[in-house]
Amino acid sequence: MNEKIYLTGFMGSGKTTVGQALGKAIGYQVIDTDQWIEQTYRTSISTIFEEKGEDYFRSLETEALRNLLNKRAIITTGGGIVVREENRQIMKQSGKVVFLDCEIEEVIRRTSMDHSRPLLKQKNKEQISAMFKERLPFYREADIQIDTTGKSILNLVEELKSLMLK
Ligand SMILES: Nc1ncnc2c1ncn2[C@@H]1O[C@H](COP(=O)(O)OP(=O)(O)O)[C@@H](O)[C@H]1O
Ligand SMILES: O=C(O)C1=C[C@@H](OP(=O)(O)O)[C@@H](O)[C@H](O)C1
Ligand SMILES: [Mg+2]
Repeated sequence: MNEKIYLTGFMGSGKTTVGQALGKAIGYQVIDTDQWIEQTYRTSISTIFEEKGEDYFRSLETEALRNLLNKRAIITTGGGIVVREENRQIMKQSGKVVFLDCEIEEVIRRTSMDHSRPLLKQKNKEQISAMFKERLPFYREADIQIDTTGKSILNLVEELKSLMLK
């Protein structure tokens, strides 16, 4: 098994949730970059976006990746981490990158009750879909890709375990 596993994918693809379950199943520590940023800076993602903007948040994601480099862990990332070339390079060079794919209708269903994602606020389906399409080439640079649409967390953990043992 790889020393480090990065879960990437769009908002609502299940990175945080699946990462936790996978960590329990294979006995790995799990660290979420969003949670690392919130704990390190003692603030919320929404506040960072409001007060400092998206670019600043992206630089905190780079800082999180750099700080977590020496950990043997599953790193669950924020959906936009792949937008920065530097972030993609760090992940590629230090571990196995997994892309959790998900149909946009299901992304919207899964995230509709949770208002903690500033980039989904006041966006319609077309706008969310456009953001996803823009990022798709970056997500596809991953070593492993799986579709999470309609699959249970348990099912996804099993699928990931079998793919990672290959
Ligand atoms: N495979 C799945 N099937 C159904 N619901 C899911 C699945 N994966 C995640 N969810 C739910 O979708 C929401 C977003 O999941 P989360 O893990 O926060 O995604 P991400 O970290 O990729 O944004 C949560 O409410 C979670 O319980
Ligand atoms: O896609 C994005 O740009 C973002 C995704 C979020 O994480 P999740 O993908 O875990 O929702 C969080 O990092 C922030 O709201 C920005
Ligand atoms: Mg998450």
